[in-house]
Amino acid sequence: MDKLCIVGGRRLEGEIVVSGAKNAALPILCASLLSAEPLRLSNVPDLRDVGTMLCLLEQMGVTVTRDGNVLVLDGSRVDNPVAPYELVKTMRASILVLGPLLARFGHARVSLPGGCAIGARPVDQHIKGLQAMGAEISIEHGYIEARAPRLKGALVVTDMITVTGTENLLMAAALADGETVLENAAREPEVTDLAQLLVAMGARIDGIGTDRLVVHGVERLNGAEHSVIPDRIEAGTFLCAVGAAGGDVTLRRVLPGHLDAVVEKLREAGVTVESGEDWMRVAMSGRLKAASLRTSEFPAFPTDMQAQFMALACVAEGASQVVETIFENRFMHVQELNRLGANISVDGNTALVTGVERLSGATVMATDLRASASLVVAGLVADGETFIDRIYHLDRGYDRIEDKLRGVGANVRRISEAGEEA
Ligand SMILES: CC(=O)N[C@H]1[C@@H](OP(=O)(O)OP(=O)(O)OC[C@H]2O[C@@H](n3ccc(=O)[nH]c3=O)[C@H](O)[C@@H]2O)O[C@H](CO)[C@@H](O)[C@@H]1O
Ligand SMILES: C=C(OP(=O)(O)O)C(=O)O
Repeated sequence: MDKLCIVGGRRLEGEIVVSGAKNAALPILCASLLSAEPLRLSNVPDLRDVGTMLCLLEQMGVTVTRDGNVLVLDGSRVDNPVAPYELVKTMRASILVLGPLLARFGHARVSLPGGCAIGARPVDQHIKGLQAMGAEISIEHGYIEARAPRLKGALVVTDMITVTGTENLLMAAALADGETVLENAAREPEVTDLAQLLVAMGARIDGIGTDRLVVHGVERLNGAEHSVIPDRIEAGTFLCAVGAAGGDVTLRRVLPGHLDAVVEKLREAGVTVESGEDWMRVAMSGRLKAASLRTSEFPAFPTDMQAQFMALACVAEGASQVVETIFENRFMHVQELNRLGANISVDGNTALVTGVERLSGATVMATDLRASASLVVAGLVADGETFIDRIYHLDRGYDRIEDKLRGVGANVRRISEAGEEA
């Protein structure tokens, strides 16, 4: 297993180009199952999760051609509508094949994803929505077995706001017979990006970007071209890294409007952030100030940025309160940050971060994707060497993070299992 070694204490200066968004690319790749014509997708990030999703789609019969960040996916020969446990267990987003398979082929067999480090994460709302659209669904031997000769439009009101739930139902509804109304829909930019691709494929969707999506089902969808939106969470991670380590960095190919809540908290903490149409400049010198936050659905502060912001709060002056409202177990990074000298206590879904003057490097373990990113942020600040173990979590969602950080002056190297350094 690879690890990262970071020698902290360097200011970060220069430019970083932000990659395409993991959480937009994954549902968009699944949309290739909806059509017999090819999708040409650009700005697809080079990530482990993207590799896993392509593997899953290929074993179903999708043909994939890759040229750098441009992918062509051809779903004309799909003949195996099955998502096996071996792939689903490594990436929960595999559940996103359920809606498209059912809508186009009338049946699907998808392994139940099971829980993960950050919470139980059931998929009951995905199932409930498809049942409302007429699907017969049973759970057999750990697999969701779904059948529907043709899905029918329906009113679906989810019990809570669910991002992949909205995406699954949106894809299913695009090919259903009649009108589907998705109430309480997620408004995350990644949902909007998927909706825009579907429209380019010929889907008829009203209310894009709102919590009420109205989908007028069509008989078939065509091929399309689409560029994946920039990754707001990758960008936000770099904003926190510069805020914590100090420096002056410009992010390129970013959509600043997707990061308003994060920027507001960074400014509260004393970080300077400026932006233009597709760039952001982040600058910090001196001591950070405490800033409290509460995670919530878009456009509020994203749960996927909670851990990275907490790492920054560790070295701020004063106490910050961090409330996690989306996942029940998303504080796995706290223990590891405390190993680096942070002072964080947790009570239920609330963490109290009492800022310290300095962190000190140690060996820590990545437990999930954004927890790993928070350890990278902390490692950039800590005195001496920080070794981060199990960075396969980081590789799920960050495209060459060590190269990007080295490009702005960080001392970061990857140590492969064989002991080689890169
Ligand atoms: C691939 C992807 O896009 N992942 C993102 C997606 O995950 P994901 O789509 O899995 O997260 P959801 O929005 O579905 O989860 C929100 C909450 O609803 C609960 N829930 C969800 C569905 C359901 O059927 N039943 C249920 O109880 C979950 O356990 C969680 O507590 O949105 C999350 C919340 O912004 C992000 O942290 C993830 O990075
Ligand atoms: C939790 C995340 O991803 P996933 O839903 O794929 O586990 C994330 O991107 O932070």
